[in-house]
Amino acid sequence: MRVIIERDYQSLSEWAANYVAQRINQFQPSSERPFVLGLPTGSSPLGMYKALIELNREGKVSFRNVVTFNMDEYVGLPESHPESYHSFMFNNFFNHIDIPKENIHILNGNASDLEAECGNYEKQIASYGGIDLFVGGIGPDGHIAFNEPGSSLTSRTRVKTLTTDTIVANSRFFDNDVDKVPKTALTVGVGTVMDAKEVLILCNGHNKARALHHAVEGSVTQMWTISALQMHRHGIIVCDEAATDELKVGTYRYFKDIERNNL
Ligand SMILES: N[C@@H]1[C@@H](O)[C@H](O)[C@@H](COP(=O)(O)O)O[C@@H]1O
Repeated sequence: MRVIIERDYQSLSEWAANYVAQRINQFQPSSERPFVLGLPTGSSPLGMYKALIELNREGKVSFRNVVTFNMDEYVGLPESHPESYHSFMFNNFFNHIDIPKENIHILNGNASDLEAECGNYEKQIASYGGIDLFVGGIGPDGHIAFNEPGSSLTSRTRVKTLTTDTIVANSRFFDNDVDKVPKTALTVGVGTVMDAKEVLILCNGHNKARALHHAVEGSVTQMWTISALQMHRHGIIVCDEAATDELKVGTYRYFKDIERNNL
């Protein structure tokens, strides 16, 4: 696993955006051979999305031959709800880049058969030959997508019940009212993310420090689902200084040292 420690949220976001753009460009995607990108919602990726929009505007990266799969979506929230992950993605990213609408995939949390929806999502991902780069965030309890503590580390896309911790954390988007937060969500599994050829996790802020400690220094455990990244061949975490507060000084220095030439 690589751990990239950036000064602050701004430089973390730029690092992530440049990395994604570089990967897409190196791949030289075409309509027959698109680049397949997994994407998260949440506050963590907002800066990266802004920077990618800018790179797209400047002509430094194009999403014309990029196919996207989002990680998760609430169950039962209308797509048009301002806090649905559909709204989030279009408002913060897709409406501002040159991606064709038909290349965008987001789980439908209002499908009449949720299990079939999840099964089809896996099939769609497979039909593109899998995900080239999955970008994700982490919850304060170490969850990836909506794979809450105790989720199988080989799980696939499915319906999950959100923990009280996550409902409280996400209530900030719902007038601070926990009753307004959906109690279930559709989410790709830990296994779905780990099948990607590369995984890039964004982790910023002091409230993610415990999660980062478990991700990097802890054991691989279902109670911190992000720890599965330790088993991935190409896992990267890019974090800011604030998120490193629970790492050992030696661990911090080690990653700073080995990444010193990788800008
Ligand atoms: N399902 C999402 C996760 O994908 C995200 O990583 C997490 C952290 O969100 P934030 O980036 O806002 O801290 O929130 C939600 O639970």
